[in-house]
This record gives sequence, C-alpha cells and structure tokens, in this order.
Amino acid sequence: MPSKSDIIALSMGEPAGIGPEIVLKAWLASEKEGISPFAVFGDPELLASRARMFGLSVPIRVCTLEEAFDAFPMTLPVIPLENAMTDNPGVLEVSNAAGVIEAIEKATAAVLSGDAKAVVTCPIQKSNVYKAGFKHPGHTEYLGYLVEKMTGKKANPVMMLAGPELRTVPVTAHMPISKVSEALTKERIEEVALIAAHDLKMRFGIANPRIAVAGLNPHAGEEGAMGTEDAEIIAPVVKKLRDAGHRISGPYPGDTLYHKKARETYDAALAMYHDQALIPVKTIGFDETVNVTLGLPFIRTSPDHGTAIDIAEKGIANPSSLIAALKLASSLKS
Ligand SMILES: NC(=O)c1ccc[n+]([C@@H]2O[C@H](COP(=O)([O-])OP(=O)(O)OC[C@H]3O[C@@H](n4cnc5c(N)ncnc54)[C@H](O)[C@@H]3O)[C@@H](O)[C@H]2O)c1
Ligand SMILES: N[C@H](C(=O)O)[C@H](O)COP(=O)(O)O
Repeated sequence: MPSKSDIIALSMGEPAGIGPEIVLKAWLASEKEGISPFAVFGDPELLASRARMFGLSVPIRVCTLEEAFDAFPMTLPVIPLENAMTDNPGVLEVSNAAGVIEAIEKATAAVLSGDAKAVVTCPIQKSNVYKAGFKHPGHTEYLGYLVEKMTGKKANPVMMLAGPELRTVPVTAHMPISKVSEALTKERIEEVALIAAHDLKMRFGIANPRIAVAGLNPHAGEEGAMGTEDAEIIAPVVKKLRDAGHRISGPYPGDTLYHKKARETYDAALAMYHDQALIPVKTIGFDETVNVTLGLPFIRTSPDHGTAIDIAEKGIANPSSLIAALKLASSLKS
C-alpha cells in the first residue's frame, strides 16, 4: 500500500521553458497513465498562470510535502520556494536561477530525509544558471555534490539515458570533446562500468546485465591506425572486468553498436562521450527516453529533452518524456 513517503519530489526546472507546461500536462494525464503522486517544488502562481495561458484546467494546491500525497488525486500539490520567479515564457532571466537551484536542492533533501521516494527533475537552462554562478555542469554532477554536502558520503553520479529500445551510459559527459581523450582513464571506465552493472542489477532488476562497450575512435581504432585509446585504455578494462565475471564485451566500433540487431545483444551500451551515448537513444526514442542518474543513494530521473525555450509560449510541449520519467522513477527499485 503506497504511503506519504512514496511521493515523488519533482523540481519545476527553468520557468522560461516548457517545464511548467509539461508538469501541468503530466498531472492531467496522471490517472490515465497510472502516474504515482508527485509534488512540485516550484512557483504556484507561475504554474497557475501557465495553466490559464494554455487553457489547462489544473487546480493548484499550495501545501507541505507531508500533505502532498493526499492532495494529489484532486489537485496538483506545489511546495513553494523562497526565491521568487518571474513568469515570462520564452525569456531567460538570470534572476530566476536561484529558484531553479533551490527546487533541485529541496527535492534532493526530501528524498535523502526519507520523505520522498525519488527525485524527478524538469530541465534547466544550463547557460542561465551558469550566469548566476552555478558551478556544476548539470543535475548529474550537482546531485553528487548535494549528496556529499547533505550526508557527508561521497557519491559517484553516472548518467544513463534509458529508452524503450536502448540504454546508454556515457563514461564522460558534460565536457568539451577536446578533453575527452585525457579524461578517459582506465580507472574512470572501470568505475562507470561497475556502477552501471550494479544499478542495472539493483535498480532495474536485471540479474546478470550485459554491457557492450564502444570504442572512442573510428572503427575502434582500426588496430591503432586511427587512435590508440581503444586498444591501450578501453580493451584492458573490458578484459579485466570480463575475467572478474562481468558480462561485458568490446570495445566495438561506435557506428555499428546501435543498429537493431546489435541492440538485442546488450542491456546497456557504455559510450565514451556524451553525444556517442545520447544521439542514438534520443534519435530512436526522443519522446519516451528518460535520463536516469546512476550511482546515487536514491532514484533520480528526468525527461531526456531540454528546456525547449523556442516553444515555451506555444502550448505544444509533449509531456511524454516527463511522464516516462515519473513512471520509471516509481518502478525502479529503491
Ligand atoms: N535535464 C536537463 O536539465 C536538460 C536536458 C537536456 C538539455 N538541457 C538544457 O536545455 C537547453 C536547451 O537544449 P536543446 O535546445 O539542446 O534541447 P531541447 O531538448 O530543449 O530542444 C531541442 C528541440 O526539441 C524540441 N523539444 C524538446 N522537448 C520537447 C517537448 N517535450 N515537446 C515538443 N518539442 C520538444 C524543442 O522545441 C527544440 O526544437 C540547454 O540549456 C540544455 O543544456 C537540460
Ligand atoms: N546531457 C543531458 C542531455 O542532453 O539530455 C542533459 O544535459 C541533462 O543532464 P543533467 O541531467 O545532468 O542536467
């Protein structure tokens, strides 16, 4: 029987983007989609105003997290923030960054204290929070920082994009492509592979997960003619982990790792850099794919898309990736 602490803590994300709109649409779809109760850490007036703007009939209930579970079926529970936000869809304002960050921090505190089951985040405009002094590349890294700050324990957050047909895990993520090669150490590849294997087992319930590892260079280096990282850095880690009993293989040329037949041979692909992991999964299933952070002491998911500032005023945002993120957050094992 679900209880109050099964509530999902949802951060509202960038107010100038489609976050508020997809939150409203997800609540409207919650009964039909079987979405578990969620509480929004956000700005209630802004959500009400966006609902009016798009003709969405969503009664907002300002409440505490404790009250949110019971409030959810009839109203959208919203836990207000201390930092005000301005309601200007399509227009980025640095002054909104404090509220955007506060929402993530409070949602994380709620799950760490055991008052919520999972954190789901709506997209943030990274460039806008950077302008306000935010020092973390994205949620993934910030959540690791918050865990350490709030619990004193080190976390090693790892990005996964999980779609209906493909899961990918980038070993390096939010960094310039020119820095990728030096960041690809044997230690980092092994650490990410082990976190992926652990969470595929513990969170996704896959008993003995199969991981396929991509090379870095064209043709996985073509025997050294097109780069040496594949043979010298990646292959020894794959061998070490396979010798230790993991079902891991590669490195495979990245270009042929994602076709339909190849996808049937593994539970997750370990990619060497952000776009090698995210292009295939977003291309195959942009509307249903979910961003999951592995390696945390709690569940965190997010839609796979960004703030979509270009359509924030139009009322046409598709909530399906947020709905998938909310459903996955409920179904993953704590
Ligand atoms: N989890 C996150 O916080 C997260 C994830 C991805 C991108 N971002 C950030 O979002 C910002 C914009 O990124 P971007 O432009 O590369 O990607 P984007 O996903 O915001 O937009 C790409 C294109 O897809 C469309 N689109 C996106 N989501 C949609 C939806 N739900 N319904 C209909 N159309 C949709 C947009 O209108 C746009 O044309 C950047 O600052 C980026 O860092 C944040
Ligand atoms: N790299 C992610 C993507 O493009 O979907 C996105 O930037 C979100 O990352 P965080 O969850 O770390 O914010």
